Amino acid sequence: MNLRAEAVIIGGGVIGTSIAWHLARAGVRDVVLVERDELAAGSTSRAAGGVRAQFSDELNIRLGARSLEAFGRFEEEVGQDIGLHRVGYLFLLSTPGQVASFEAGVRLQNSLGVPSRLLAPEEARRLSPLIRTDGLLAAAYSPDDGHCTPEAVVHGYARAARAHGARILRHTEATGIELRGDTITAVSTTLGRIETGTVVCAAGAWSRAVGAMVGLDLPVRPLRRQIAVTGPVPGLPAALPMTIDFTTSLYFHREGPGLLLGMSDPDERPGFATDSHDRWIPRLTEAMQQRAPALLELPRTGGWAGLYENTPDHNALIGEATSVSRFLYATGFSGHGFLQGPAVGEVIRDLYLGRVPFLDISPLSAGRFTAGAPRPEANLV
Ligand SMILES: NCCCC(=O)O
Repeated sequence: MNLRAEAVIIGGGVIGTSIAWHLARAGVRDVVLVERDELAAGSTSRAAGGVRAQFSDELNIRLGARSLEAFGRFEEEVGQDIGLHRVGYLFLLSTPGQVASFEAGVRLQNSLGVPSRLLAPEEARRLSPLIRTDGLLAAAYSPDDGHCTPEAVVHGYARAARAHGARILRHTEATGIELRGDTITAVSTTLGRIETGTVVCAAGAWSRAVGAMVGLDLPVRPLRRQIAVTGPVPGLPAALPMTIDFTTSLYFHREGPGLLLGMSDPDERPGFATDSHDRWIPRLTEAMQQRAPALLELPRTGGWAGLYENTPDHNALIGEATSVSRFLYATGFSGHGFLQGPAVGEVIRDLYLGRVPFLDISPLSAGRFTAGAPRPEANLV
């Protein structure tokens, strides 16, 4: 097969399909997305589905808030029900340092139109009755945040992108990028060659290999994260917020009649393994005992593992290569990629078209590390 495309997107998760839809809808002809597996099969389908604007970094607040707006109109605009629950995010804070950091975050978020606020521990427990308040100093809450279904977002974007003329090639792996000097001329794939002058890397945890095809270092390291789901929880409030114990990183939100829960595991080492294991259970149990002992009573009925695509400062890499003409990238989201997908698609569309995006994304370029300008985010889960 020989194809010609104006732009080839590598990666069929939320970032790639959002970019495909934004480009095709803007009238870019012959957009081709290649995904080596099924759509969403990489990390998106393994995500917890949380959507939020509660961050410490202005860029993340604005990307999160813009995406919340897009998730809110997704069904009308993209034509897909994404199971959006605007139930809020509740960060539980147990140290004076955490409270000071979230106070500053709330001030910045409010200045950008995000309606977050600090709550007393008892108010937090009224919203999220499974928690215990011992040792809790405060909580940060924003009612506009929530959660939705990652696969539905991907399939919605993909279907709508196709309707605007994009081609989505599943089970098609990008194996190389051909260059003439510093100009891209084609992408080689397992299905054949696609002539193009533009490549967008949206390959998530696998992005380093894609960057290497054009000699660009995209410092992305994969790290396994596990999620568990529980059986039904009687009396669970319909509007239970995504609840996060910031000290232990234990989080949970409603998943049908039960809960979806997860936490970080400091013993996990970088790598591409995505099998589930029980080695995180002692830490999970300890975190539950500390902050939500009611969770210990719940039967765990399933779970899975996926990959975070971590960068050295745990913030995204978004931009265009300077060493190669027309190689754009949107990757390294370090656990908050799903929730930024809509806004990132918009930003990449504008970079591609030479328009000024709704925010200056240049501080997230991959070059920030060599320039000695990392950009750490404090509100990481
Ligand atoms: N990363 C898992 C929880 C979602 C979030 O970061 O908000």
